[in-house]
Amino acid sequence: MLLAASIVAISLSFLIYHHPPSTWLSLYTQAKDGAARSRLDKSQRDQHDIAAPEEQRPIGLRDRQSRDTDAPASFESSPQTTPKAVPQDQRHAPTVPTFTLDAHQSSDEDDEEDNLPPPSFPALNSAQRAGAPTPTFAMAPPPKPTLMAPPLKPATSSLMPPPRVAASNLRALPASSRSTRVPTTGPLPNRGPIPNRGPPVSNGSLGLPPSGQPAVKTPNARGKVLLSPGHSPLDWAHLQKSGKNLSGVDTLMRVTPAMLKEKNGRKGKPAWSTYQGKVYNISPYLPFHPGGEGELRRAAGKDGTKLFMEVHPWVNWENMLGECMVGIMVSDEQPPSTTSGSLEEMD
Ligand code: HEM
Repeated sequence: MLLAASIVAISLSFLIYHHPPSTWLSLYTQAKDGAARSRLDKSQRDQHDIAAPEEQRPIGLRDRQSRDTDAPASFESSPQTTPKAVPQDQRHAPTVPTFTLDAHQSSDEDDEEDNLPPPSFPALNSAQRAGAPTPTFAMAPPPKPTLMAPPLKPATSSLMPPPRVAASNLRALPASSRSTRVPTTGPLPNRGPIPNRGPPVSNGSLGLPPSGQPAVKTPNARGKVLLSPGHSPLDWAHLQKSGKNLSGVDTLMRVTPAMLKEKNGRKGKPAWSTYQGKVYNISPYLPFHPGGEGELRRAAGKDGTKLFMEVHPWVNWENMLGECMVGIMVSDEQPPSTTSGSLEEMD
């Protein structure tokens, strides 16, 4: 054993020194063949007979018997065995030592080695294979990979590309963000206090503000009149349904132009106005007028139909001033009458 190891070491050093690494494997094969021959010689010396020539036995039997007897056919006498690599230049061919490298291996390992594909060295078109004696079989092709190849990545992604944004779809940002920004805290710009959110007036003053207190404040930034608290349109609606006498008269009457002219709302006098033949006491409505008390006073003591229609023809004054109706307009020739019968005749 010690001798075999020393021979191996000497052979390896010789091979490394005289041959490139590409020929190591072929030399290793030759070494195995030499070992096989040495075993065969030993077996022949021991047995001196073989059952039948290799060529006359079935291949399976030859292989089986070769393994069983641990005596494969020699290189010269069995061309069907594993092809043997031969150095191209016989002058530099090393002396093949007669030893075995796998003497310690079990028979199972030999079986596994037999099932392995032939070594890839020397290459099929190499000089070692070309110079070898007639090979008995072609080298088996390399085993095909059994693993499935990874799917090819598609050149184009299956996801839909993002839509293109046309330049025309882009909206220009405002030049100054302060122009459109609405503060979330603090007083809102151009917005005054909420008008007329107080409770309805129920002190018997017909909704009129106390003396000396203006019912209509100055217009806000939007031009809207700021009504005093308790003088919203809803407050006026509640006042009309309260049953109070908002007309200032006990019964409907015939109103002549002279009478109308006297009720101009000045010097403590009531303000009357006529719209399409009907006379209304607008004094209670002055602090409730959304357009301001001053605007409504312009129609006091006269016919306000034209002014009314110029500003808000959509407003239904008959509903809004129903409780404030005084009577109907009559000519100066007709005597004023306070009887209901005469008013019903006019209707
Ligand atoms: C007695 C009859 C009148 C009644 C019942 C009445 C009622 C109203 C009502 C309900 C509004 C709010 C309309 C709205 O917000 O759409 C309003 C607004 C206004 N009224 Fe009268 N009005 C009367 C007579 C007049 C007269 C005679 C004038 C002018 C001479 C006038 C001038 C205005 C003005 C300027 C506004 C503000 C319009 C606005 O804010 O856009 N109103 N009025």
